[in-house]
Amino acid sequence: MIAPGSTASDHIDRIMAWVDGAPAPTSPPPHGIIADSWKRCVLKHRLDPATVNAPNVLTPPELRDHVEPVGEFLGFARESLLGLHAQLAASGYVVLLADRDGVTIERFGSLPIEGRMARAGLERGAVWAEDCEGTNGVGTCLASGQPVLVHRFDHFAVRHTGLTCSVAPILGPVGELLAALDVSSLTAPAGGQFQSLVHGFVMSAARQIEDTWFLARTRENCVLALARSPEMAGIETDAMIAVDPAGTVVGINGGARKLFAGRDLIGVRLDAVLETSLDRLAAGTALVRQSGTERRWAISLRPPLAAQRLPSRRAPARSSAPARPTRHLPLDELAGGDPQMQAHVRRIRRFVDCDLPILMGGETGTGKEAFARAIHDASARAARPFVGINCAALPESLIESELFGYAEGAFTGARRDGMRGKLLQADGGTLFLDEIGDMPLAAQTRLLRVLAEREVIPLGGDRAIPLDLHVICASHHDLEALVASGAFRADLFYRLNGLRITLPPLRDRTDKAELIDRALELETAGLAATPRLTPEARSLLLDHDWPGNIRQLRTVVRAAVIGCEDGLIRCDDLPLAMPRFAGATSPACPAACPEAERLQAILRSHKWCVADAARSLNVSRMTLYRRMAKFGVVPPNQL
Ligand SMILES: Nc1ncnc2c1ncn2[C@@H]1O[C@H](COP(=O)(O)OP(=O)(O)OP(=O)(O)O)[C@@H](O)[C@H]1O
Repeated sequence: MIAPGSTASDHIDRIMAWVDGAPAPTSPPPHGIIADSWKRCVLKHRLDPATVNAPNVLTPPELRDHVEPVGEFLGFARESLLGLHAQLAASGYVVLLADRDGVTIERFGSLPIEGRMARAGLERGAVWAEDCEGTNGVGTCLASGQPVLVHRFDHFAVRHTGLTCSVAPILGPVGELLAALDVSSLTAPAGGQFQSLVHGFVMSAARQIEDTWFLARTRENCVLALARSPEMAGIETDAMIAVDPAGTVVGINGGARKLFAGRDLIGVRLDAVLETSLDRLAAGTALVRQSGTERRWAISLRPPLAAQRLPSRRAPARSSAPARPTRHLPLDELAGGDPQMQAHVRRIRRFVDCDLPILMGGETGTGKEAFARAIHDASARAARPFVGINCAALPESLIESELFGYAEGAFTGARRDGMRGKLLQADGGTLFLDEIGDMPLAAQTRLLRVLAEREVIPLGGDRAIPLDLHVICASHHDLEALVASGAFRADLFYRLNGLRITLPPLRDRTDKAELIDRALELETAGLAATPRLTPEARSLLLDHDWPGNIRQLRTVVRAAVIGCEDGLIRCDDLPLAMPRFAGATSPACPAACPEAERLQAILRSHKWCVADAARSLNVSRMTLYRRMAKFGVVPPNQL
């Protein structure tokens, strides 16, 4: 809920008035979950909305205590998290997975506005429990057990009112709360339509994670998959029920929870739920009546998998969204009909097996990672691993252990048997270092040594392990400028700067029409009927300036495919009013004149406290606000 023109004190007054039961008539009412949470924050947790404290972030050993018990679950969830990240990253969202204590155990998202995000606590290890942070997406979802959208002034603490969070709970097979899936942004627009779309993506990814985990956890049981009709069996499953050999229900998925709302099915005999028994259900599909109703379900039985191959972690689970393509696009398809891309591909093909490091530039979403993988697939290393790591997405404290691994007992809290880092995982294949410009200097020094000596010594280890790698790096930062400012080591830059490729932004590509057709083809893969674009919708796509590049194009097309009716995508189906992505081409502050920079520097030095900054300049607060407005200087939490 937005409180237009709210200030911190308006916000606090509004919360207190609601808790006291005396809301101002002009104050928009918070919706039920938020109102309940505000009351809990004040009356139960005794929190103060005005408190300003740093985000509560666990130390690496503390974080490991939360990650290790759910390591297997995380492995099954990762594919869906990456899919969600691919859908939303161009719109400025980060994807977080929190455990049931509210601790962020996984995060995906490159952070063009790192400082602000970090301050907002959107990092691994950050604790978002409601009793610490007040009303917030993760904490309130976990406290209420409900999906929530917490937009800006819905938050309890003033310091979180810049955030917009869409969150869905993830439940296990017996209804236990496992985690909360969150997407958060500091730049989300107020538009209800856009936020509903984002919320839909989050709900769909949460159901996908639940179903993947459900199938993994119930692999030793029979699983009944219920579909509305025999034609839908095996294509779209409405509910899944796991049953033990005695015919007792031992697990249900989210679809079954919804279908049998209010009924606790765990421990109930199958024939009390459906008019059938395991003996009567053959391996094929049977039409069965739901007990006590006239409703019939087409049921297919999955026998226990214990004796069979375990389901692949990558196996796609049911989703309301169209299946995403799993194939990796080869170089020629990525190049399409664009002469600049075709020239890049010709050059790459000449050098593909020379192991010359490749440094890729290009704005976010131009396809750098897709291109790196295609180079790997076209090389003699294709059968060996391709391992990618996003240097911006890892906290500084973890990046070295992720990359180089660590030896047995290297530090307190380390896994007893040590850990193979990404470099060793990529041995013989290709290592893709995304956002290399965000690599901390200490890790740069270590990486330089590894590349020079072609061997790695895990942290805390004393034995060098030989390594054979092709390294491809990408960055949307100007690396030369980082070298000049001392933030990036010159010697590492020269070592990585073998072959230089800059991918063109979508707005400059001459094959936009072909890219639109491919996006439509990829986003409708597996669908019975492929929606068509009206000529007007096609022109709109061709003329848009695509700040989020191909990733945004794919997201927009995907949303249109889900939302369109009667097989035609019209202009209204294209969610193009997305916020501009704060990437390489869009400065964080609209004003870059010297006065704006001076004001920003002063405000930053006073932690954006306008009163303190005004005092140091010997002007009134109102004068400083007027100057900020004149030069377009906006406090980070209001961007
Ligand atoms: N030519 C193409 N045709 C269709 N889809 C593409 C093409 N190029 C890239 N994509 C898709 O666009 C999305 C973004 O690509 P990718 O992640 O490689 O971009 P990136 O430049 O590495 O982004 P970032 O800088 O944010 O890491 C991916 O889903 C990718 O599969």
